[in-house]
Amino acid sequence: MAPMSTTGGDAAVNPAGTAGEGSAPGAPPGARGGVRLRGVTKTYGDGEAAVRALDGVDLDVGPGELVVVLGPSGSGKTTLLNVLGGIEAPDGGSAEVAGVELAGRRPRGLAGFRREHIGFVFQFFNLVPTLTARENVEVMVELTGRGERREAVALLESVGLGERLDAFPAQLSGGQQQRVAIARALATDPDLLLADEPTGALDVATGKSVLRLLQRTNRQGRGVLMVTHNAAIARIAHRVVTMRDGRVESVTTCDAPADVAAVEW
Ligand SMILES: Nc1ncnc2c1ncn2[C@@H]1O[C@H](COP(=O)(O)OP(=O)(O)OP(=O)(O)O)[C@@H](O)[C@H]1O
Repeated sequence: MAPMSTTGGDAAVNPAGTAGEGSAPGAPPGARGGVRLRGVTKTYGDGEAAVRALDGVDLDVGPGELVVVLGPSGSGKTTLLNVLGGIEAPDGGSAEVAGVELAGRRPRGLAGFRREHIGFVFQFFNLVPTLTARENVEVMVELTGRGERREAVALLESVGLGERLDAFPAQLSGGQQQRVAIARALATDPDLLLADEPTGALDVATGKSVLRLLQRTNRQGRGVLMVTHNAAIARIAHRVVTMRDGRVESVTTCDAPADVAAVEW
């Protein structure tokens, strides 16, 4: 059994996991994508209708970690992902991601942060239906000004889609579409890949092939943080974060996460 430790939410700080220090065990030199959150709050709506989606979140993630975020529906998982990815600014607290402080950043600053540091993978792939696989990857490079357009083919080959470069999303299976989405997310060489239920719409075998890609990406030294309802996936994580009512309920760390091949659900 791999060494594990668990802490409660309020003490959910692993000293070795502080961003910029203590990379994930086994991470290559130059591992990226550390996170340090302190007292992060995010409220939607006003007055009686206000919902405190994040209610004082503290979290440390070392560079090069693969993190799985679990928790019941409405516990704040997607909001956490959106704050980490600079889609939404926190209302309070401090949020340092890949060495950048996000609190107080205006939308323009957040957009720049996303372009430079973050890749996103969504449950329903979010590919542009009128573009081919290759164009879906290329357009990311064009929109962000990061990465190399000519890398699109190599990226699609690396996710096993070298034969389907000119296929449109509707001509691809769900798993193939998700692999295009991963290639697209990697086109800008992000420090941190954020994935919201990346296997949620896929059967087990296809879901595993997607997880293998995410694990490979992580082993190359990028941070990967994945929200899921599938607790079995926690076995591949260096750190499992459980959310409840907008707070971090617990954090479990593991020095030797399982290979995707060993995970069943
Ligand atoms: N744009 C929004 N406007 C108003 N309330 C929101 C908004 N986004 C999220 N919320 C609320 O914030 C809380 C946390 O939502 P969030 O989507 O982060 O939870 P979750 O854990 O990801 O849930 P699920 O597992 O169902 O996706 C919920 O009460 C939700 O209704």
